[in-house]
Amino acid sequence: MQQTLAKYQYQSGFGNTFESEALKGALPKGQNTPQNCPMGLYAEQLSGNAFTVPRHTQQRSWLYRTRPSVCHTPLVPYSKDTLLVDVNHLNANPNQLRWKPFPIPERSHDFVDGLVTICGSGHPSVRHGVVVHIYTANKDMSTERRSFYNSDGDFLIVPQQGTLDIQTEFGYMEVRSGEICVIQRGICFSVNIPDGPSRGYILEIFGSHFRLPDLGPIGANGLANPRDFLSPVAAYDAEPTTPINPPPTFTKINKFLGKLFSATQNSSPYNVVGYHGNYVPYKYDLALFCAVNSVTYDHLDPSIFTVLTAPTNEPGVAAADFVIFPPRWLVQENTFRPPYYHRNCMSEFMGLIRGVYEAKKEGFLPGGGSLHSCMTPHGPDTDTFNAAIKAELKPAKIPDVALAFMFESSLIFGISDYANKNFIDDDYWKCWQGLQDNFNKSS
Ligand SMILES: O=C(O)Cc1cc(O)ccc1O
Ligand SMILES: [Fe+2]
Repeated sequence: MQQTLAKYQYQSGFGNTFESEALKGALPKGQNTPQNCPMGLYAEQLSGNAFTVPRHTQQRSWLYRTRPSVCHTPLVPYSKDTLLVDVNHLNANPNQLRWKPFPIPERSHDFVDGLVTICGSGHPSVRHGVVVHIYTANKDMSTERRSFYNSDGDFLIVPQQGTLDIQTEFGYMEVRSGEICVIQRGICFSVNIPDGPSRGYILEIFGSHFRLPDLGPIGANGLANPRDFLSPVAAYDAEPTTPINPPPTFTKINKFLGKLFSATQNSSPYNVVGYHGNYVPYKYDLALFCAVNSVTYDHLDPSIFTVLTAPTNEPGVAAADFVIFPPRWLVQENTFRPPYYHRNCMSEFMGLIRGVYEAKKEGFLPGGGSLHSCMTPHGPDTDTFNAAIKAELKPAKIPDVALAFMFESSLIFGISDYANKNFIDDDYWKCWQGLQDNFNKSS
């Protein structure tokens, strides 16, 4: 039966338990595993954590599909070269690091073949750690019937250039630059690039899942509001009515302990006619972020701009926070308004989606990145400092064209060979060398 609904349709609400049927009646009523599921579908549970975790952290979905995921050939090591590296192979480098925009290679490559590991810490085998990757692509995955799933952790994807058209087992998501999506461990997906060559950032987490930060005295509203998170409605690839002989080959690529494996199957992995549950991919438009900040004095910590957090077991300590520096009004009086100089026990990987970041007048470019590791000093460059101490403190808008973000982690990152050698801005350290000793010198 043909689907007549629009391709991108969503249900809203962070962490909700959803129900969705691409065909009415696909979900069994009142139970998960009847002797025979409606329409001859197979019931398959996808668990995002141990069955026995406290109820408020439990994440699982039930998928009703034309064939179960297990119908594939044995997984074998992936045959192509990859720049994805296992976190065992990272280098120590305590410097302030800045990367020029990571180029989109000319060679024909899709999202999976365009994954490049930059930095990270921990290991998926112990379910603790985070890794930052860059993706680039100049080719769709679906034309070659390729799909991907990650056994190691969840992907938070931040498109920088190009819209992503993502088919998942749960349905389709369109994720534009300025939006983000989260695709959790185990979920099969394929990335297409309707705008052509595309690039973006990925934060992979091996431990807990992302959640919204607590709001404390801010109250019940603000920052990223739960209703603005969108999850796809069920959609499936209809099998052709005339059987194709031999049947088409679908390739499933799996990331497992940092290595890629592949298997084939002769029917689409996107065969879920209905699902229910709360382990579902989602997207969020960063333009909807409701920023809260000082309206009196001082520059507050960037944790006020946390969109999503992946906690550790230690209260208040995140394995990773996803923080944005959104367009907003600055109104603080008698205040040095750019970020303060600091040394941080956390690791700060920053990326730029568009525009200019408020602490760096030059050199930090869209599609590039920077890393300030544990206790590595950093702060505004010389020009930004000199301008800020003379600035007239009238209300000022960080313009809508600016959108920087930070992946902040309590772990100490190592750097991949690739990132340690390529596209490094060797002159980065110089941006602070013009800062003068103004001690006892009247300005
Ligand atoms: O280093 C950075 O640019 C990120 C950052 C921004 C800010 O406003 C305060 C602290 C901080 O680490
Ligand atoms: Fe910082």
